[in-house]
Amino acid sequence: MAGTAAALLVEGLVKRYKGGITALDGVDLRVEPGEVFAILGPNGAGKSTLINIVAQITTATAGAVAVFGTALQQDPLATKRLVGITPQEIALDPFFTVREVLVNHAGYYGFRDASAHVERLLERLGLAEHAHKRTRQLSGGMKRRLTVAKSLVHQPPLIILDEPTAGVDVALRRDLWAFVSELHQEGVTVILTTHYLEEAQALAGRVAIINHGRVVRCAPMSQLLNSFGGRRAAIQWQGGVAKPAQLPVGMQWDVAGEALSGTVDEQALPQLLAWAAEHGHGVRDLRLEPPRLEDVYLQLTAEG
Ligand SMILES: Nc1ncnc2c1ncn2[C@@H]1O[C@H](COP(=O)(O)OP(=O)(O)OP(=O)(O)O)[C@@H](O)[C@H]1O
Repeated sequence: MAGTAAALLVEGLVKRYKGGITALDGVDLRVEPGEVFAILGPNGAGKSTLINIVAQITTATAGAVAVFGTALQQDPLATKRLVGITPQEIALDPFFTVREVLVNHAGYYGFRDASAHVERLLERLGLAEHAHKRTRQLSGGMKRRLTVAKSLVHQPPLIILDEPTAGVDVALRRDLWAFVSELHQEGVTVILTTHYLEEAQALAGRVAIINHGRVVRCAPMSQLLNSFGGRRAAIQWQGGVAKPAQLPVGMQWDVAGEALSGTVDEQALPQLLAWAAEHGHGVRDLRLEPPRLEDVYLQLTAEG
C-alpha cells in the first residue's frame, strides 16, 4: 500500500554494540509523509544509532526499518535512494572541490547530469562562491553546509538531519532552518535531531523523546506542551518582601527580596498572589510565559 506507507517506519529496533552497550532497546516510530519530526534526547540516548541504522552505516541487532514502504533489510539500495542523511560527523574528502564532491555524489546515485540541481544547491546553501575550493580549505560552517548539500543531491523525499546546527553560528543556523522549511513546503519529509530545543519547538510538528534507548514520549508538539502543567512566571514586588516560609516548589526568591521567578504549578500562582494580597505586598510586574519544550523535555528525561 504505497499510498499509505509511512515515510519512516521503525519497529522493535534493538541495537547492542560489541562490548554489551544497548543503544536501542526496542524503538517503535512512525513518521508520516510531509511531517517535520524531531527526535530529541540526552547525549548517549541512542539518536545517532537510530539514524545510522537508517543510513546503513550500522546494522540493527533486531527489529525492522521501512522507508516509504520499502523494507531496508530487503532492498537496501532502494531505501538508500529514498533517504538523504546529514550525519553528525563531517567526513569530506579533503582533495575534492566543493562542486566535485556534489557531482561525484550525484554520480554515485546514478545521476549522470545533475549539474542543474548541484548549482541550485550550491546557490541555496551559500556555497556558490566557494564551489572551486577544496574541502580542506572550508570553515567548519561551510563544511556543514556542504554536508547538508551532499545529502540532498539525489533529491530524496525523506531527509534526516543529525544535529545539523551543532557548532555553527547563529546566522547559519537560521539559514539552515529556513532552507529546511522550504524543503518541507516542497513536500519533503524532515526528521531532525538537535540539542537546541527552541529550534525543535519552532520547527517540528511532532516529537519523539528518547532516553536510554527507548521512546519515552511521542506526541504532537502542541499536545506535549499542553500536557505540562507548569508555567514560567516572574513577579516583581513593589519594594522588598521577606521570603515566605513556604515557597511554591520550583520558584526562586532573589537575594534582594524584590523578585520571584521560576516554573510554577498552575494552582500555586493564585495561592501566591492571595498570600501577597493578604500581606499587603504590591505586585509591580507579573509575567507568565507559555510552557517551553525545554521544561517538558527536562521533566521527561529526568523521569527516564
Ligand atoms: N560504535 C559504537 N560502539 C560502541 N558503543 C557505541 C558506539 N556508538 C555509540 N555507542 C554507545 O551507544 C549509546 C548511544 O549512543 P548514540 O551516539 O546513539 O547517542 P546519541 O543520542 O546520538 O547521543 P549524542 O546526543 O551525544 O549524539 C551510547 O552509550 C554510546 O556510547
